[in-house]
Amino acid sequence: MTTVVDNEGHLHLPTARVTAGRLLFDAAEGADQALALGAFCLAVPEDLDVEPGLRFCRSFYEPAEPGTADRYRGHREDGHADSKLGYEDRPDQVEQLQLESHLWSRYLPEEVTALLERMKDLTLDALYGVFDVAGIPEHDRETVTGGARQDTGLCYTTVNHYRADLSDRAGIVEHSDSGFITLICTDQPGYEILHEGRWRPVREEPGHFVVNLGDAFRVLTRKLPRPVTAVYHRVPELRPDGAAHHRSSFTIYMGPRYDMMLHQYAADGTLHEYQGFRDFSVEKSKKLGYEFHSRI
Ligand SMILES: O=C(O)CCC(=O)C(=O)O
Ligand SMILES: [Fe+2]
Repeated sequence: MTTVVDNEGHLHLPTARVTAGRLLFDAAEGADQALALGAFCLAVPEDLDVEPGLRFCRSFYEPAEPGTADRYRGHREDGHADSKLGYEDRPDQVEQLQLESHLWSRYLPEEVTALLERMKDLTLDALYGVFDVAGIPEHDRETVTGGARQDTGLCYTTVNHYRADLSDRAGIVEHSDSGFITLICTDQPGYEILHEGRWRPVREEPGHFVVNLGDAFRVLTRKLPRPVTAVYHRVPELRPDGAAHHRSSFTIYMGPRYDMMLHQYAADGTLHEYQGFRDFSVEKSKKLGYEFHSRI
């Protein structure tokens, strides 16, 4: 395998693209590296403009303007009553809005919804590409995802506003994502990965999203010949004296529904139920010392 850490200590993720619905890695060893790292870079399609998403990241927390229906603002106060996720002021620098995909058109600006829908299709193609590489048989994929292709799994967006003026805390604390896959769009560096026991800043690949693989994938493939890593990642504290005062990111997450079982292959390749995904998530939140979503 080619080296993934450069002279400055930056981690280079393998790069890939989706062409006609298929995930293709740019280098021969890219797919293996992606499974081992639990992360890769995915080209932003040429005709996709991510600007409405970044604009939303920079305004969703602003108070709504009375008498207007500007859905770019006002999400701190909005209870998002139909969502089981919603707005959260976290103990790190991030304030976060999480909304399930079926609620995007209700709560978000039209152009943000359109962008997220396209990113969702891309994430689904990437997920199926990783299933191919990891050797997950086609006939099991709907079972383990709860019907990702039929839109009956869990898909949501996370919108992150990193507040550099909140000091003495991480940007976002170290964690793995709980589902299968997360597609991340951000406006500046800061994303780090725990690689061979050391935190490494990830080198920016212009024109690419970052893709994370998560716990549901790790559990599923742990005993298979090509196990998938659930990548441990974080963003360290942002300083208010930095060039940019705030950092923005938004993501598409796909995982099992909370009422589903996680699955795991035995070494002989047979598929078994592992643990309820809600129980798994509650246990994980206890270990990491945070509150699990109160509405789930
Ligand atoms: O902002 C980033 O680069 C990462 C965000 C993240 O890890 C998350 O939303 O789970
Ligand atoms: Fe994450």
